[in-house]
Amino acid sequence: MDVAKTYDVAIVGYGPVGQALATLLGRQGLSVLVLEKRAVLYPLPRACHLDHEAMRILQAMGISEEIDAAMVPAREYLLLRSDMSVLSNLPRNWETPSGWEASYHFYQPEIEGIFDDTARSTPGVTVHQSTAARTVTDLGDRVALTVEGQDEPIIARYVIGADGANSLVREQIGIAREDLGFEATWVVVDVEMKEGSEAPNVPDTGQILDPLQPSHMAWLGGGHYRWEFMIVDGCDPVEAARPENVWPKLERWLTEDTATVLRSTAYTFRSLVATTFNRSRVLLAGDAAHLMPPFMGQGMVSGLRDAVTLSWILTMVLKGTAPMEFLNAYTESRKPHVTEYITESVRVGQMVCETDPVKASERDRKLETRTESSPPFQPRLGGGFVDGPLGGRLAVQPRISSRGGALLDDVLGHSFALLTLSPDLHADLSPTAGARLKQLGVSVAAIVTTTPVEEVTGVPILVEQGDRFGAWLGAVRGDWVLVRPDGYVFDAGAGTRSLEESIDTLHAYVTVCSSRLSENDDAARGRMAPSGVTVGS
Ligand SMILES: O=C(O)CCc1cccc(O)c1
Repeated sequence: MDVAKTYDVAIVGYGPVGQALATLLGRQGLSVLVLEKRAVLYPLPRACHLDHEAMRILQAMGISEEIDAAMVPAREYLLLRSDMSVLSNLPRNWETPSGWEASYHFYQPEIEGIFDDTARSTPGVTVHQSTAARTVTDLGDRVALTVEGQDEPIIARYVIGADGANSLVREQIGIAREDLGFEATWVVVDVEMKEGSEAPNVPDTGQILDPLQPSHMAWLGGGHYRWEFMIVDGCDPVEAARPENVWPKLERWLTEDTATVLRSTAYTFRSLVATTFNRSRVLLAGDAAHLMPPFMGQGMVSGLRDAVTLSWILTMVLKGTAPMEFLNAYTESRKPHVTEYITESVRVGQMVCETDPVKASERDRKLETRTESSPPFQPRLGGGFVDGPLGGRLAVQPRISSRGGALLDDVLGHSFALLTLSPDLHADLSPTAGARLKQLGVSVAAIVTTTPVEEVTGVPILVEQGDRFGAWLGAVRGDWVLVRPDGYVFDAGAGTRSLEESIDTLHAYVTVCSSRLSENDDAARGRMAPSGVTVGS
């Protein structure tokens, strides 16, 4: 550890979110120091589900293919009666905007090694394990971090607490959490089948809605499975997780002859969100910023969303493109968005955890008679986009046939992007708009369905596979879209005039910063969606 050096960013915590942040920030050419109190990676599985959006983030880290090979698609989510008959099926086989499967399962130790190798091999990233952070002090223009067993502080321009639910960083800077009211203790059991044993009859994801014993089971790929059993009888959690109490619950599917229990532990699911994710030079990400019950499989995905959004916002601030107040854009974007996931996970959790037999029968009747399936849950960002039909939504990522079927982000890179349905729009832009696109590092491309289209100097013309992108933009009568580096739409519209206006708004948003837009640029402020979040305090 170089105590004479000022690091751009110090990250406390080296789970998947810390690893993703280190990789994404290092890839931007920043110097990143990671401090982790554990000597080795946490050896046991915790998360087990990623979605299409997480895969797009892994693309930005350069590891989507490798991780994809280590996971299995999770296409069914069954709500089951206690006799295992199906009450309702919530299939996850829809066509996603990101171009990946809707859901995947994995065995965390198998993928965390890939995250770790990638972070460590990223230039600019230094990882120190067995190093426990002790204090975090904001010095105004830098942050000092002390670690156990060392007198000299470590200095960084910004510090990120990715140090989990009991975050020391959050505690040190005094950020409180709001409780959204869910609490339930479950026993979580990870199992590996013994060589030669037959696979148990388990769906990709199954929730057993038995008021006497709400339970969860999932196939995590290969011989790995997870079961979870809610503690319903007031039993002591440590007792409930003991093998002698767990095996009887598993015997419907397994015996000690066919499977080994890798982990059995009691865990209390909660719903908490930090009041702000940024204060001065200190930021929070992942479980340090929010906790949700696991029923939608969105815990790790939400942490990865934090990583991708924070990394572009912090990079713009560190490189001087945006003022420091632009860090408020991180909380504005992420806090309301993750709060929606927490609220929805609590709703699903309350349905699953029902132990009152009368209410459970009522719930089952509603599920049995349900005719319409709900659309996939895809909330908008909390702020940082222009109000409109696509603003704040995930942008469609097409495959580009003219680049061997590569996904768009891999063709363009992971910066802001201006995508149009015709190259003419670029040709008509004013020099000021062109200069602003350059200043913000915006990649430009025209996405068409057929070749040939006349070349416009400097604008790549990309032919998409099928017409998903064209249809998506066409459905809102748009012919251009500005996409943020985290894959969410900043704005979409039609024609050069509205595009020029939107480039002005984007420029003002980043360089003036949303919280000061009113003083400087009323027009731009008027177009931005209100975030309704108080940040940084
Ligand atoms: O989303 C999935 O496929 C799994 C979500 C889930 C549900 C219940 C418990 C749990 O640990 C994960």
